[in-house]
Amino acid sequence: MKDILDAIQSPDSTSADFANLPLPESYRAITVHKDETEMFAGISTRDKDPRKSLHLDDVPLPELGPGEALVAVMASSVNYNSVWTSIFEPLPTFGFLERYGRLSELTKRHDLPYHIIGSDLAGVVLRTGPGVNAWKPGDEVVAHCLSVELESSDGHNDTMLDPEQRIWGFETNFGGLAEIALVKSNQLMPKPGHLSWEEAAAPGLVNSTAYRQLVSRNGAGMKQGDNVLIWGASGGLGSYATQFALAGGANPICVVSSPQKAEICRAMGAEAIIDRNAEGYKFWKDENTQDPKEWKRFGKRIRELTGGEDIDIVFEHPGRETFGASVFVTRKGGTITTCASTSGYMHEYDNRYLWMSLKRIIGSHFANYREAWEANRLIAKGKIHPTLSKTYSLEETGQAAFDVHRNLHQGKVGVLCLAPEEGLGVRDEELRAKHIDAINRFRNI
Ligand SMILES: C/C=C/C(=O)SCCNC(=O)CCNC(=O)[C@H](O)C(C)(C)COP(=O)(O)OP(=O)(O)OC[C@H]1O[C@@H](n2cnc3c(N)ncnc32)[C@H](O)[C@@H]1OP(=O)(O)O
Ligand SMILES: NC(=O)C1=CN([C@@H]2O[C@H](COP(=O)(O)OP(=O)(O)OC[C@H]3O[C@@H](n4cnc5c(N)ncnc54)[C@H](OP(=O)(O)O)[C@@H]3O)[C@@H](O)[C@H]2O)C=CC1
Repeated sequence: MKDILDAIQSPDSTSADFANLPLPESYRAITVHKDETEMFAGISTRDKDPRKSLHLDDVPLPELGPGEALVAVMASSVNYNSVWTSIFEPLPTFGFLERYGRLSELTKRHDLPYHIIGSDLAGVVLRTGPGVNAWKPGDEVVAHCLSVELESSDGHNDTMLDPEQRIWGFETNFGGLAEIALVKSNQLMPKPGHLSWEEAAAPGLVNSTAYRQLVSRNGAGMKQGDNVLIWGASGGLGSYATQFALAGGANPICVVSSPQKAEICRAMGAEAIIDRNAEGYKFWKDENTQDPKEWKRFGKRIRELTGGEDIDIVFEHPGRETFGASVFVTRKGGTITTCASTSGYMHEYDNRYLWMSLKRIIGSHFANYREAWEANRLIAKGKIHPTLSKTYSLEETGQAAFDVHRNLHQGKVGVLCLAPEEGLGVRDEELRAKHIDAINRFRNI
């Protein structure tokens, strides 16, 4: 592994040098174990502790198949899907690996008693499998997390609709929270040259998801002037949704839970900010009963901030706790676009407000190949910036996932895999200097 790292850090290394480097038989990776899926039985979701279930293991290098690449991972990031994996909710991810393993001789590799997790990476291609021509050893890359087979016509217009669509490192094995990762070569995209490894690894999953959910015609198709209600506006998804709204000439109404988070939104350029904690919204009177008076109070506050206008698009992901309010505050003909249900997936809302006011709910999930590429292009051009607040070592991944689970983090949390320190891998100092304040906006807060 040291030779790999030396080659990555040497400015003189050629593609042939990387191709000739011997690959290690094993590498270090963050895993969950199949024989531990019941370890949190009887414990509340909040108290399930990722530090107990996430392990740093030495694992054998997987065989490289056609159309695939092995990548030396310099940095990765923690996504909420890794939190779900680590607490075995809503179901253990081993079922996904078993199902994938039944697909073909090659996919059998994924069905193991351990699951190497992680759905982001920035690193360097080490080897490519047969049929890969666009990438070669030594290429500096990021990887998006859409894994598809594309053998069915269902996914040929929109690759997210492939019946064998999977999220790499969640529904497949050999993810990015590791020293080496296995990806399909179609997941690879150029690493933005003005960012360090950990900065480049941070946006991938959430940036692409926010792009489809909010900007793409497959999602809400946001346009100039739209009032966009963004839950968790300084969090993983929300910090990119806020940037897309601002960059696209829309008006983000940012919901956060502390003055510090409100300040981050202000620093990004948002003006309309609601501190849900300070304003004490209680959309549920008890576990089973919502309080429409609170929806109205929330809507009134939004009208104060918008000069009397209602919401064109809600960027939803908290789910059960907020969904009733989200449907209510949307304007006639407006859109609620949802990609998650962090607080519970059995939503309740008053359907009269949906049909009588001709609103629509759009389900959105990650991004297709093209959308992921377009989202990465915006990062590479310095139009949208990483929202990395803090990095951890690979050994500390459990703590990093704990922070995200407990909502103790800001923006995105990074993990250094092979990178010995932060700040390495920058190739375009000029573009970096132009955007340095925005790149550092979330750091150390
Ligand atoms: C990029 C980052 C993203 C995120 O962070 S997202 C957040 C994390 N992700 C999650 O929380 C999602 C985790 N996944 C799940 O919870 C489950 O994955 C799903 C609920 C999405 C799906 O459940 P399942 O059990 O895997 O699949 P089924 O489709 O429910 O299959 C069960 C059986 O139901 C049959 N079935 C499906 N549709 C129909 C239909 N329309 N009519 C009749 N039957 C149907 C199937 O065939 C199958 O059957 P048979 O068990 O016999 O094989
Ligand atoms: N389908 C897909 O493709 C994707 C789905 N997801 C899912 O989206 C969800 C959010 O992911 P991500 O943004 O990365 O996570 P983060 O934890 O980084 O951010 C979410 C933010 O939402 C806010 N929030 C959390 N719970 C509530 C609640 N009950 N009511 C109101 N606001 C709440 C919090 O902000 P604050 O406290 O400031 O209000 C929190 O910081 C996760 O469930 C994740 O699995 C994520 C990416 C892709």
